[in-house]
Amino acid sequence: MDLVNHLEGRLLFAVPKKGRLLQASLNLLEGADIQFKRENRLDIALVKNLPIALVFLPAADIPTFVGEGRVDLGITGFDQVREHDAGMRELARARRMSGDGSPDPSDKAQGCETVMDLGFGACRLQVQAPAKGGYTEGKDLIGKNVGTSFVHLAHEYFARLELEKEGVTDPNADFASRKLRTKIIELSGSVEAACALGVADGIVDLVESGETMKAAGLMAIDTVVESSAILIKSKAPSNPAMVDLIAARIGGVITAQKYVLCQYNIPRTSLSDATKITPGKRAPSVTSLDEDGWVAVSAMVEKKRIAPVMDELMKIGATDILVLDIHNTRGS
Ligand SMILES: Nc1ncnc2c1ncn2[C@@H]1O[C@H](COP(=O)(O)OP(=O)(O)OP(=O)(O)O)[C@@H](O)[C@H]1O
Ligand SMILES: O=P(O)(O)OC[C@H]1O[C@H](OP(=O)(O)OP(=O)(O)O)[C@H](O)[C@@H]1O
Repeated sequence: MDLVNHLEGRLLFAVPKKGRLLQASLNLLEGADIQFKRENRLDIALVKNLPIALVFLPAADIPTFVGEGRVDLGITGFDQVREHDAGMRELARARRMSGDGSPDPSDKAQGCETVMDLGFGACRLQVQAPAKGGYTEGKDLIGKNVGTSFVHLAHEYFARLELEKEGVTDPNADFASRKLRTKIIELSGSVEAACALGVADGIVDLVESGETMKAAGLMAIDTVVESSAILIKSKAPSNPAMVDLIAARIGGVITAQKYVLCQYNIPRTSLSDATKITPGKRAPSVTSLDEDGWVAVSAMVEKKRIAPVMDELMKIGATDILVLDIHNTRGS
């Protein structure tokens, strides 16, 4: 089937085609009951049960497609959105300088909006330098060679440091257009190898566990961006109602992953203490039990807090404490 000719009327949703965000993104789509079959080597898949087409793109390109309104929704890293925005600022400035009459990329109708944090893909974009190289702060790398895939964010970072060194501390200074003393070297992967191989004195790269950095003999000297995967939408989506529907479904899955349902019985006299321990998202549900003076309580509790919450409930006399997984939620 010629998929490209079947996109008419469908909302386009960009998903990372490979890498760190792929599997968690697919799990999210499954949880939101977005059903599709991706043919081998095809980067477009029609969704069977909704008027949507998934477009599989590199995470780094998704902000461009969404920002230009070519695609309505996308999943990518916050770091990628920040890098794209920094690139747009540079481009806008270059066009203004050259008097180019083409559309201004900083146009208000362009760009993407964050719909929600997706709670996976947490990492930090950090300035790193050889552990034994004597560089301990970002400004030690001014005038040096810096390897990175995040050339625009690295440019703005060092422009800010260079200006600060010259005594300019204005947060609204034009970092994008500054001619740098620091040399930013664009690398597309394995950035951590650049110092050992003599290509760079320092790097700007992503760190999650820190294992890659440690193995390459590097240490972090500053953080440029704290990132995680986000859902983004274009500023002028083709079908806003469908964007809201997908966002609500994905939001439901994320909430379900974050919370558990805690149910227990408690003497009515301890209910106000119990409500403080398990306030629920809005309020706990309380129902009377057949046994006089007792109530049953049910409340959503953040998964990461459930063990101490159960300890507290035991202390105030709760019994039959049950913790149940939440498969999906809506309106919570
Ligand atoms: N080590 C990591 N831990 C967690 N998230 C990461 C990590 N590395 C990258 N990410 C997130 O995943 C996004 C995509 O990175 P990833 O390296 O998987 O991309 P990719 O499309 O495979 O690109 P490349 O071919 O350049 O490696 C990053 O922008 C970041 O948000
Ligand atoms: O802190 P860690 O958990 O070790 O993760 C960090 C590594 O992960 C990313 O690279 P990736 O493995 O995606 O490959 P790449 O170097 O080709 O981008 C990043 O660029 C680091 O190299």
